[in-house]
Amino acid sequence: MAAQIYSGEKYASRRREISANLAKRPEFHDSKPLPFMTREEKILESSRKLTLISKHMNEIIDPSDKRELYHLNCEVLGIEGNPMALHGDMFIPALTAQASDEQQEKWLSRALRREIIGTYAQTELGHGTNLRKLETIATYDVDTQEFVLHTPQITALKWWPGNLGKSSNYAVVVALMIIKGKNYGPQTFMVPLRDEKTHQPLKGITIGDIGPKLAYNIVDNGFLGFDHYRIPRTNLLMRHTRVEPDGTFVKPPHAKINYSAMVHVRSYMITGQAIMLAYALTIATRYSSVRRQGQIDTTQPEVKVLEYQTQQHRLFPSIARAYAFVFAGAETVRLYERVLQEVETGNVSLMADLHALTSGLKSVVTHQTAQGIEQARMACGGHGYSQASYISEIFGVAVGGCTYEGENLVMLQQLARYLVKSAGLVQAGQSSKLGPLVAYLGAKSDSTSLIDRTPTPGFAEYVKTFQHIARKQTLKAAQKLFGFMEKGDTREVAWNKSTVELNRASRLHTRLYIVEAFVRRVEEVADPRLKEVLTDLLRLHVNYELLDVAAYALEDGFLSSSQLDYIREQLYFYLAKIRPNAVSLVDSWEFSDRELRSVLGRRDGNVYENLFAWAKASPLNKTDVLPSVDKYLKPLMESARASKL
Ligand SMILES: CCCCC/C=C\C/C=C/C/C=C\CCCCC(=O)SCCNC(=O)CCNC(=O)[C@H](O)C(C)(C)COP(=O)(O)OP(=O)(O)OC[C@H]1O[C@@H](n2cnc3c(N)ncnc32)[C@H](O)[C@@H]1OP(=O)(O)O
Ligand SMILES: Cc1cc2nc3c(=O)[nH]c(=O)nc-3n(C[C@H](O)[C@H](O)[C@H](O)COP(=O)(O)OP(=O)(O)OC[C@H]3O[C@@H](n4cnc5c(N)ncnc54)[C@H](O)[C@@H]3O)c2cc1C
Repeated sequence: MAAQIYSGEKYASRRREISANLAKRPEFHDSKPLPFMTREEKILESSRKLTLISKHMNEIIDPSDKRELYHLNCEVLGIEGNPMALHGDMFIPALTAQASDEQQEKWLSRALRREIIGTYAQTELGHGTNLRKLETIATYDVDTQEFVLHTPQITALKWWPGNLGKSSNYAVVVALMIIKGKNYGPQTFMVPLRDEKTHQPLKGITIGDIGPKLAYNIVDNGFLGFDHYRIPRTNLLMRHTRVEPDGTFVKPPHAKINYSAMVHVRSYMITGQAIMLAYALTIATRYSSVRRQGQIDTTQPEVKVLEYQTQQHRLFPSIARAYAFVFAGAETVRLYERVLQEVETGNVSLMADLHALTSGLKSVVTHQTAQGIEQARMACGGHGYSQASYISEIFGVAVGGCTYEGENLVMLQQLARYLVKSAGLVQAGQSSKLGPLVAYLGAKSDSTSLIDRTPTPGFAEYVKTFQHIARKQTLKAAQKLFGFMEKGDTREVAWNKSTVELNRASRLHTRLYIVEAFVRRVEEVADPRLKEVLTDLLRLHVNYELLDVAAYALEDGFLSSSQLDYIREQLYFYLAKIRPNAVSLVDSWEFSDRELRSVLGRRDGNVYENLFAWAKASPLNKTDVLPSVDKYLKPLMESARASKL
């Protein structure tokens, strides 16, 4: 099953080898539990391990393999980030996609060797979503052939970029490019921030950390201001865009080609989110198979809480989602790598499809992942609330994905733009022009669903029902938009009046895509035993997801209430059928205890012994009487006693 999750036996077994290798190297392990460390201690500890990784990487992984490096990072550094997180996630991808060959020779090679540390500085105090209104400016000085970076007011300060505050000495900075008074929109520049020897900020640079956050606190998200800071013309990233010495601007083949580092993260983060969801579910499912509380049959001993239907309903649909997301994530990574190669040859035709797909998936997956992790926390009762479970940290890190790389409700609108265009083609009788992701929009719907009406064993009837719902909502929302426009609203005003409905269409389209990705993968499985288990999980998934959106199919009679009853019964049937495999389904992700960092979710199942040992190790328990008691509580009690006398 691990080979299914990790897209092949080769990587699944490499993960095992890497974990086994690390198990024998205590210097790579956390020196104490992360929840007991201050932020400063965590950063120091992470930097220590990062240095070890850099030194010994070749002995443990193939450094050219991104997935092996990702696994090494998960095991050793963990999810709370590290001082070079953005270096790998965005700085190198930005240089790879946007720097010219000559620039890559100069900077990418140094970045890959870790001679320099970089980040991606785009968001500002006043603007994150609306890139066209960023306020940092890069004005071209023809005489000196330099760009002058400047922060004209406080809202123009770069704010949020990861590892900007303290760790990075370079950044790919996004600024509005002004040449001879003309604004050429957001462009990307390679900018030195700190002296390479002393690490002191360079003259003209104001820089620092923005302070503690909900989670992800090993990362020094930072602020950055420029005071008429000069960089050479050749620091504009020039793979696709160019500015000649005389200030002539050479347009890229696609207007949004500079957004590639964001699309990179959106493509990869689907897998990252699936893994974080699977972490939380591994902890909660293992714990639920140890925790005994209450009886189902009063003549029998107390049961494991995993026997309760409510507990199964709380956890198993999310287990199915984690599988669905990892399968969909593998597809987005493949598409991203393909688009990257095609763009190299000047073919930008798939950029819009990739952008639409990843915008929708990013939004739906992060939202459902956060929901699933929070349910996993509650499924652990009181112990879920303790940081010993580590689920609160996993939640804090994962939920950041709802905001970074484009606020979810904004990114759903990006997909909606694509859907509306497609709906326009359908309306104009040009369905043959629809791309493969939206071809279903042009198909004719049956009048009713055949779920429970026909003995087809596969998933075709479910897929058709999801397609019907997504198609109906897309066409309806587009019609609403067109209707407002026909009545005289500008497109922008009409758009704003239709966005709740448009975003619903985007979600339904994305949920359909996720179901289809799951079906595609299950159909490929050859081993009959694995196929059976995955088919059960997929059945659970389609029934659960369909119930969640059933209102759309009930309102036009596509599904009847008796069909809904059938779907519910199927859901309950598959909850019970999956129960014996539940622990194996989470164990199949093969997370080591080191990687999970959860006292509650350890493989040995010795929950109570482990919790007690953890509590005893709490720094508060080093002494029996705390200084706060000596200083305040004792005098308080003493004076209360004295006043009674
Ligand atoms: C191996 C396993 C690995 C697992 C890895 C796991 C985890 C990975 C990572 C972990 C994450 C770690 C750290 C997190 C770091 C977070 C970093 C950041 O947050 S960086 C900052 C991100 N910021 C944003 O995302 C800003 C969001 N805003 C935008 O992207 C844009 O402003 C916009 C909303 C897209 C609008 O842009 P604009 O105003 O320029 O465009 P529009 O006028 O709306 O649209 C015009 C047109 O262009 C199309 N378009 C827009 N973007 C793209 C694109 N990227 N590609 C192709 N096309 C694009 C848009 O659709 C319109 O098309 P049309 O409708 O046809 O006119
Ligand atoms: C953990 C984390 C890490 C980050 N790392 C980086 C980084 O490395 N580099 C970097 O540059 N940035 C980074 N960011 C910033 C991040 O990318 C932005 O915060 C994000 O893109 C959202 O933008 P915003 O903050 O401007 O939100 P806003 O746009 O201000 O959102 C506020 C509200 O307004 C709504 N809204 C905004 N515009 C519209 C619209 N057009 N239509 C409808 N509703 C709208 C949103 O839906 C939301 O409800 C990070 C953020 C976080 C949380």
